[in-house]
Formats: sequence, structure tokens, C-alpha cells
Amino acid sequence: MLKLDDPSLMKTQSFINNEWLSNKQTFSVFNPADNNVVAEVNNDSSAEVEQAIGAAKQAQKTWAKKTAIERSDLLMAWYQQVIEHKDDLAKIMTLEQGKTIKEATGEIIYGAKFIQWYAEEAKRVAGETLPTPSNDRRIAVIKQPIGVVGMITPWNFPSSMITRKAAPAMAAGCTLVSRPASETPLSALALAELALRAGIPKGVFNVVVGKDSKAMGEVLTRHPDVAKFSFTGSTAVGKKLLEQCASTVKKVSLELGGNAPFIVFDDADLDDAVAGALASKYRNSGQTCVCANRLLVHASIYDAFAEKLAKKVKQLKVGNGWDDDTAIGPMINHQAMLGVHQLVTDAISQGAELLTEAQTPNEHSNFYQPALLKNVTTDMSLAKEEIFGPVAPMIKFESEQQAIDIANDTRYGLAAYFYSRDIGRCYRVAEALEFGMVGINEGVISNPMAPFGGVKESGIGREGAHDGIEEYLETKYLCLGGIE
Ligand SMILES: NC(=O)C1=CN([C@@H]2O[C@H](COP(=O)(O)OP(=O)(O)OC[C@H]3O[C@@H](n4cnc5c(N)ncnc54)[C@H](OP(=O)(O)O)[C@@H]3O)[C@@H](O)[C@H]2O)C=CC1
Ligand SMILES: O=C(O)[C@H](O)CS(=O)(=O)O
Repeated sequence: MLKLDDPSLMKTQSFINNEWLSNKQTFSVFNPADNNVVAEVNNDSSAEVEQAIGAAKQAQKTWAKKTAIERSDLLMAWYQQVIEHKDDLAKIMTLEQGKTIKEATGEIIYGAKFIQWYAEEAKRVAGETLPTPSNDRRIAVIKQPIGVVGMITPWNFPSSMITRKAAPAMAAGCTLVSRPASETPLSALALAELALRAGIPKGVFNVVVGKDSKAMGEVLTRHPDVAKFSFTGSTAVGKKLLEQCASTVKKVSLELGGNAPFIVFDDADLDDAVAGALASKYRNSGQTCVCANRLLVHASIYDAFAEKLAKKVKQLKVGNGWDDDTAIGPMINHQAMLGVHQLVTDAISQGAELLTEAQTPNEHSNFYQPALLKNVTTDMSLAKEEIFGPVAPMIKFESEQQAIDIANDTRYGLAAYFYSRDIGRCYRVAEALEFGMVGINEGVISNPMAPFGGVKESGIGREGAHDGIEEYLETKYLCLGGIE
């Protein structure tokens, strides 16, 4: 039984116009660790999304008229609420997503720091005056909020993927309708409760929840009152939603899938590289878009690296997210776990060698033992697809250029990592990699101060840094005549 310091944070209704609305229809939310039902949540669909858009539209002009300092203070109040309740929020996340309580707490703090960061950035939105082209006129540029924002987010980071969008949008003067993944609605609804307690005005932050993601997405991507759409999720779904947004030429931000190379050169610090690979690959049970997805290791250190990493992987304890010594929690659901196992068995059937314990999935369990495979080749699905699970394939390379070519041979371009202590190589490789983010001698690089995002089919736009608030602003050019 979940014991919260503040049980009123467990919300199951839709949050529209600062009101909790009941719905006759509900859907079940499950605990991935044991597949038990943990809550019955409102099953909204198109009507509720329309209602939420109406509330956001009604509120937007008033919210935008607040000064940047007023919005900043309200966002900081929200930040303080989230930090004050971080332990309860982490428990709710572990309950519905399965990640370890340590990782859940880390995510709550990470997500809160986007609210803190954009509370500060709200005060740094500036236009400019430009040299006049003639003495009878003056020209200037101002920045204005885009308007109502629709957003859809995934289950793997059910709190921070929301604040990474909502905070800059609200800081810029936008209002929004958030639709979280149906696997993890509780974290989103708890954030809404804390926004209410922080004094965020009605209609600014709305959360609709439901199983019919397609129907809800149709409204958010096609409604004429939604000026901006922001999505985080798979590339396949992102492409569909981008097409749907074309109907009303919405501004769009997409944070999509990844296939991160993790390159270990012969001059790397081997122990650092092993530690970096372990952190990058296996956090959140490998269910992050920026996880190392392919380990590219120079031939001269391939066996030594494999031996060191295999030893560490075997020490990772699989278990319930509540247990302090658990390193790997359950995967989000059985289908996801079977998909990962299929990639492993397929690779082994083509000659890859499993360096960790062989396993046969239990038909009632979502747990998967962390795995490491060597002798993986680039033609295997395990090397080409986004694994999204605790499995690391090792690919051997002979030269720097070959490593770069293998790394770039993907339609994805989100994160990439490499380990080298040669400064010339660091510059050459960092510049040659076709990815939006590059970790150099680091395996975990996400933070609110940096622009997070990808190139190619990993997305459009950036979240975090000052870039993140620009995604929710329009640029307006003013030309003032009659000066002379
Ligand atoms: N770049 C980034 O920052 C991140 C990228 N991702 C990527 O997301 C994927 C894993 O997350 P996952 O949730 O499985 O991704 P999905 O793309 O399946 O789902 C993401 C969200 O989109 C919703 N959705 C699914 N289909 C539709 C549709 N047709 N119309 C509208 N909404 C839809 C889902 O709702 P529901 O689940 O209720 O169906 C969920 O809320 C991976 O590829 C990962 O790389 C994940 C996190 C961060
Ligand atoms: O994969 C994701 O969902 C997150 O973007 C990963 S991170 O921001 O925590 O690195």
C-alpha cells in the first residue's frame, strides 16, 4: 500500500481550468513491478481536450499580460511546491512507472530544475532595436508568447518531460494543455495539484488524461486555437503528429527517438569508459532516448573493455523499485520487455555472444536481466533499432574514421558519446558526429542549462537553456515611420 505524507497528491480526475473534473469512464493504471491496478483514472477523449483548449484560450491573454516578474514568482512558487513534496512525487512515479525510488527522486529534482530555470529565464526574454534604414523611421523587434500550447509526453520520464515543456511555455506567457502517456498519468496530475497550490491562475496549466491517445492527439494537433504543439516520444508517432499539425501550420517541437553510439577509443581511460557506459546504458532500465544504444569499442581494447563491463553489469540487481539496493526496475510493460528479448535472441541467432546470464522471459513479469553482448555486427537489428531496454551490444572497430562512419550510419541524431584523452581527436570526432548532443568522456549529460535535442529523425527544436523558451515565443518586427 502506497504511504504518502500527503495522500491528496494522488489525483485521478482531469484538471481543467483549475478544477478537478470527474468522468464516468475510467481506465486502469498498473504497477509495472507486479501488474496490479494502482488507480482508476478519468478516461477523457476529444470533448475534454476541446474543453481544456477553451480554458487555456480564455486564460492566455490575461496570463500574457502579467509581467515577467509576476510569472517568474508564480513559477518559483510551483518549483518550491514540487521540491517540498519530492518524496511523495517520487513514490507516485515508482508506483506507476517502476523506476527505482532513487531514480524517481532524481527525476523529480531534475524536472523541478526546469521550473526553476525558466522562472529565471522569464525575465530574460528581450527584443532589440535595429539600425534604421532611413532617418524617417525606426525599427525594432519584440518577442511575444505564441499562445495556447498542446503537448503530449511519454511514460519513461513522466514528470520531467512535462516540466521541460510547461515551464518555458508558461514563462513565455503561453497557456497549455498537457496530455501525459496513459501508462503514467498520476505524476502529471500531481504536478497539476502543486501548480494549483502555487497559485498558478485557472486555465494556464490543464491536464487531460485518457487511453485514446489518437483521438486526443487529433484534437491537439488540428485545433485552430492551438498555436504550438510540443511532443516527446517515438519517431514513428512524432512523424504522424507532425503531419497532423500541418493542417493548421502549427509551430512544432519534437523530441524523438535515439540510437546513441558510445565510442571507446584505444586512448580512453578504460575504467572511466566502463563507468560511463554503465550509467548511460542501464539508467531507467535502459528506457531513455539518450541511452548508449551501441557500444563501439576499438579492437585493441575490445576484450578488456568487455570483461570489465560484463563484471559490472552482472552486479546490477534487478528488483522492485522500492528496494534501496535495486539498480534495474521492471520495464514499463510485458510487450516492451518481449520486444527487447526478441532483439537479443535475434542477435544471438546471427552470431552475437551473450556475456551475461541467459534468460527466458516469465510470461507474467516485466523484469529483464541487464545484458551485454559482444561480436554484434552493424547489420543486426540490435545495432540498428532503438533498444529501449537494459541491453548493450558491443561492436568492434579498427580506425577513427570507421568509428565515425558506423556512428553516423543511422536516421537518428539525438545523443552520442565517446571516450578519448587526445584533444585533437576530441575536436575531430565531436565535430564529425551527426548528433544534437555529444558527451565527451561523460555518459550522462542532460541538464536544464543545456539545449537538449536532436537532428535528423530525432527531432526539431531544443528544450532547456535559453533555447527552450524561444520555442514558445514569436518574433514581431516593428517599423515606426513619420520620425522626421
Ligand atoms: N527525445 C526525447 O527527449 C525522448 C524520446 N522518447 C522516445 O519515446 C519512445 C518511447 O516512449 P513511448 O511512450 O513508447 O513513445 P510513443 O511515441 O509510443 O508515445 C509517446 C506519447 O505519445 C502518445 N501517442 C502514441 N500514439 C499516438 C498517436 N497516434 N496520437 C497521439 N498520441 C500518441 C502516447 O500515448 P499512450 O502511451 O497513452 O498511447 C504517449 O503519450 C522512444 O522512442 C524514446 O526514444 C522518450 C522520452 C524522451
Ligand atoms: O529519455 C528521456 O526521456 C529523457 O530526455 C532523458 S534525460 O533528459 O533524463 O536525459
